[in-house]
Amino acid sequence: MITVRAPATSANLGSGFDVFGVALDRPADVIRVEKAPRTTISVTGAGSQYIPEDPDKNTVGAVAEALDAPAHIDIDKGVRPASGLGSSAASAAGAAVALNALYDRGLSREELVPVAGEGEAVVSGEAHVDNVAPAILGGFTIASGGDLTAVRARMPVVACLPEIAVSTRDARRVVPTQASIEDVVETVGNAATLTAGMCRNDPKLAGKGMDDPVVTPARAELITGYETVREGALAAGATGVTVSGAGPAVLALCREGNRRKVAREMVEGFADAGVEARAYQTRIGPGAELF
Ligand SMILES: Nc1ncnc2c1ncn2[C@@H]1O[C@H](COP(=O)(O)OP(=O)(O)O)[C@@H](O)[C@H]1O
Ligand SMILES: N[C@@H](CCOP(=O)(O)O)C(=O)O
Repeated sequence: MITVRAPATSANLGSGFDVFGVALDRPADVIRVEKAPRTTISVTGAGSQYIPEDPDKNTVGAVAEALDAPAHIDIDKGVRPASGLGSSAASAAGAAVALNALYDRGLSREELVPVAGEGEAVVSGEAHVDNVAPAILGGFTIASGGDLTAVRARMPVVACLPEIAVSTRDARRVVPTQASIEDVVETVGNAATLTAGMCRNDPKLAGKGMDDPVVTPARAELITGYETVREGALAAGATGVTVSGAGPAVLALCREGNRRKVAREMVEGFADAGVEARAYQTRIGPGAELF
């Protein structure tokens, strides 16, 4: 049996829609695989009642198919589905790393990213890799036009997850189909600033680049209390705040030592809007780990 711990991820980071992502130290899924004549799946843990065990409907089924690696796949969910924390991607990434080892396929981490992306296509209709890339490679990743770049950033973050569900599929429907040239220029500037901040491990610089005038405002409408949570986190010292992935989680980039205060303000901000939430005090971390 092979066991893999696959981390939650946060995609977009505001200015990098469908391109940027970071791996988070926690929460994480644990994936166990054993060879079998055909693929079967069992799911336990956070939100498992909403996750299909049918291999045609679970992200790990598509990964087993793509690697021609039938197995019994046991998924212990640490990352709740429809969270904006790459729940479906964590399982897909973990399965790709685990099955590659189980069947000795010899694929590199970079080669496993599109394989795990096949799993994402099962749930969101597109093989977007901005969550599976950091879940496999770790750190901060840039997935653009089939190319992958990973930066070993390691900064403190808070991911605050409210008790509401937003499916990635639904949140993609509200994304504007056009943007003004002013918004494009602002987004490019922010994305470049964020990338420089990640390369320097500088939360102030990276946080400055997390704003985006196009996608985030449309998605924030789906998250009750978003503005209050954002303002509270910034007032508590967060260097940048945005919707995590497609939401509803909200991501705050922090300096060393201020995560606790930021986390408290974010949970209180949701409470003020009548929404229960939990905050993960975590940091940008490594990709999927084989035990
Ligand atoms: N292994 C899996 N883990 C989590 N969700 C899965 C998995 N396989 C299929 N799904 C489905 O994917 C959807 C959640 O994915 P998504 O909306 O992208 O959430 P998230 O933003 O947390 O990744 C749910 O409908 C869930 O049933
Ligand atoms: N780029 C995608 C990322 C979705 O991330 P998830 O964690 O919400 O699945 C998007 O923004 O639609």
